[in-house]
Amino acid sequence: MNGKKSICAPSILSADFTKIDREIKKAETAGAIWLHLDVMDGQFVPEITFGTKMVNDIRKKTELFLDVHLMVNNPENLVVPMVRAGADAITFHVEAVVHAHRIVQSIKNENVLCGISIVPSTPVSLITELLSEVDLILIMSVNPGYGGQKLIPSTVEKIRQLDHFRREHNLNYKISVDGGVNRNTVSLVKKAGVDVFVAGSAFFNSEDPAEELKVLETI
Ligand SMILES: O=C(CO)[C@@H](O)[C@H](O)COP(=O)(O)O
Repeated sequence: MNGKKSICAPSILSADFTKIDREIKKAETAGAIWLHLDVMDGQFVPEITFGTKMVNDIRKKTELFLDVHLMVNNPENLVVPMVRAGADAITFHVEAVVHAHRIVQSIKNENVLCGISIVPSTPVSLITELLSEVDLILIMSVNPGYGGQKLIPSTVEKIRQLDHFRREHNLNYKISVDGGVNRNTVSLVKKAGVDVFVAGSAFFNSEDPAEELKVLETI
């Protein structure tokens, strides 16, 4: 381990959308600080989840830090609407855009945390130019679109690379990982240097989510 504490961001994708109040409370009661919200458009990824209305409804129910992950094409169209809806961080996929730097600027202009994400087949070298500009890098450790998948081991090396790069260049971005994080894999990503790990099924499918969060953060 790096000696620093990594935090768990429960992913609402694995929650029961028909009982959203109860699900948000589960995260709050467990002591989570962040809540991860997956916005899917049925184009960048096969599934569709929700948009600004849901983010705003969640915002009205909680003070948790809302970590909005845009798995959409044309994410630039959602930056301002998501900030108005209550997002605290907006992360987009570099694979979904041509002018990534322009979107980074537009997110930063809104005074929320700016994140970029890469899917398992995208190397860290593709985002080197952006690393000094952003607050958060989200490493997808599964192919995005569904909860409950197995972590792809080769993605862990990207966390190590990003951790090494930030030390070498004295940068402060957070590293987050998303997909297949559970009791069996969490120590792997922590050792590699993550600050935040997203947990969907491990948290929401647990009989005792509070205990699960505690275990995942302590392991
Ligand atoms: O973005 C995604 C999936 O595309 C995630 O946020 C999932 O919600 C993670 O779920 P688990 O792999 O933890 O079940």
